[in-house]
Amino acid sequence: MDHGIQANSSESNPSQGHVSHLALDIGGSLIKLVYFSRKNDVSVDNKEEKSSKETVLVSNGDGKCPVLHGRLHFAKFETSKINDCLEFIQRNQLHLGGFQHHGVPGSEKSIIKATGGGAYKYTDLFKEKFGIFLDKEDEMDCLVAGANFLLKTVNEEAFTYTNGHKDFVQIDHDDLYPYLLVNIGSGVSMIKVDGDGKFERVSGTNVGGGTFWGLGRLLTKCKSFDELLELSHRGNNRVIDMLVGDIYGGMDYTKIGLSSTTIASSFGKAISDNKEIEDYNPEDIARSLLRMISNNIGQISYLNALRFGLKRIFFGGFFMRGHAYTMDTISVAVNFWSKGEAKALFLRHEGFLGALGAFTSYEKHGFDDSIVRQLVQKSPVSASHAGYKIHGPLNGERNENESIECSVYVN
Ligand SMILES: Nc1ncnc2c1ncn2[C@@H]1O[C@H](COP(=O)(O)OP(=O)(O)OP(=O)(O)O)[C@@H](O)[C@H]1O
Ligand SMILES: CC(C)(CO)[C@@H](O)C(=O)NCCC(=O)O
Repeated sequence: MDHGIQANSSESNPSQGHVSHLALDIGGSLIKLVYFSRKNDVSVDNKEEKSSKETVLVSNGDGKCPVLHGRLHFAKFETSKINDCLEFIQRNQLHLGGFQHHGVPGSEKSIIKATGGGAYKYTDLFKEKFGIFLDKEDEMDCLVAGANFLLKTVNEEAFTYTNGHKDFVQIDHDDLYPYLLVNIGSGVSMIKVDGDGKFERVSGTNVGGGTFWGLGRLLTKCKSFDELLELSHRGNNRVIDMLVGDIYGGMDYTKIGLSSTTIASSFGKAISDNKEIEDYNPEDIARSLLRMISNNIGQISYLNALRFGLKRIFFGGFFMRGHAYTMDTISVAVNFWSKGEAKALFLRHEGFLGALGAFTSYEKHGFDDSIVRQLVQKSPVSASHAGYKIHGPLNGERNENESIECSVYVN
């Protein structure tokens, strides 16, 4: 099951370095963790002056500023298996990676930044288990902060996906806003982003990732989300979906721009097939379901982009899961409805926006002396994955728990 950091990467083992700034996003389906681990052996380039084993000073224009080199780690767990997450935190001592709040002398509280509904729901659990206090950050604030952070900081974060082809998009920082952020988690939030901390949640839909996984599980009896995606990969939606051609005797409906292969009605063939659910292949059911939900989200997203004249729609959330068919369907829907005017863009760290936003909020509050000033990528640029080192298997596909080598500028 996909939880925890990848086992085959010794460098990403947080216990090798000092862990700080743990942040959590506890959603309806998944818990996401982001934390920074300081490297013990810091390599120092010529411009840098070593000040301690773990901290180096770099010139910051107006003087020297200490920098911690290390890695940003990502991990996720199913919310229904929160005990696995607690065990992971305990095993890696991540709960010590918050900050101390010095209020009344002798009443120091250990605080961890957290967002998502579970930050409210599980406050007591974290208090009882670790004696830590979850400092709640608003979920929408965090999604936007996480998206802006990734788009401004990480090279090759955003990409388009068309006909099975991934194209990374260079983000011009001066021309980033406005954009529509569509976060597809259990449910879907659509947020118009106008700047850092400047946004409005303009829409949402309850037909989201939880719907795909919940309905898919009931209809196919599959045991995991990965299995459902795998089924959809092998399926053929035309077996169940009613196409325009099915209605029009194999012809296009050219007058209104519908080809014979366009889906006229998702699951529509099941009306007349006189079959029971057992008579359909789970693969075909999974495929139709994925197509139906991705299409619907793509269409609602486009309509909201149209409402506000937005040309770029960034899609985040773990529903995507870097899955080719999902991204392709969403891209086609946005392209189809906007007649090529709007573009669907995807994010490599799709499901970690909220957790990253909570992570960067340590800075906002100026807690303790290790304030995150800036995260910069440290790794040499490689041809395939410019800007950051990737650990674990590289099959040309994103490794969702990859860590990013980076530096934290501190006060
Ligand atoms: N291993 C997995 N287990 C369960 N769902 C998964 C898994 N991987 C991807 N998903 C999909 O991702 C969705 C959850 O995405 P995400 O973590 O972004 O949202 P969330 O924070 O849990 O939800 P919300 O924000 O609505 O509370 C699930 O509903 C499912 O569609
Ligand atoms: C309720 C949240 C914000 C929780 O993350 C999310 O699941 C969501 O945006 N759901 C869609 C709710 C709606 O706007 O219909």
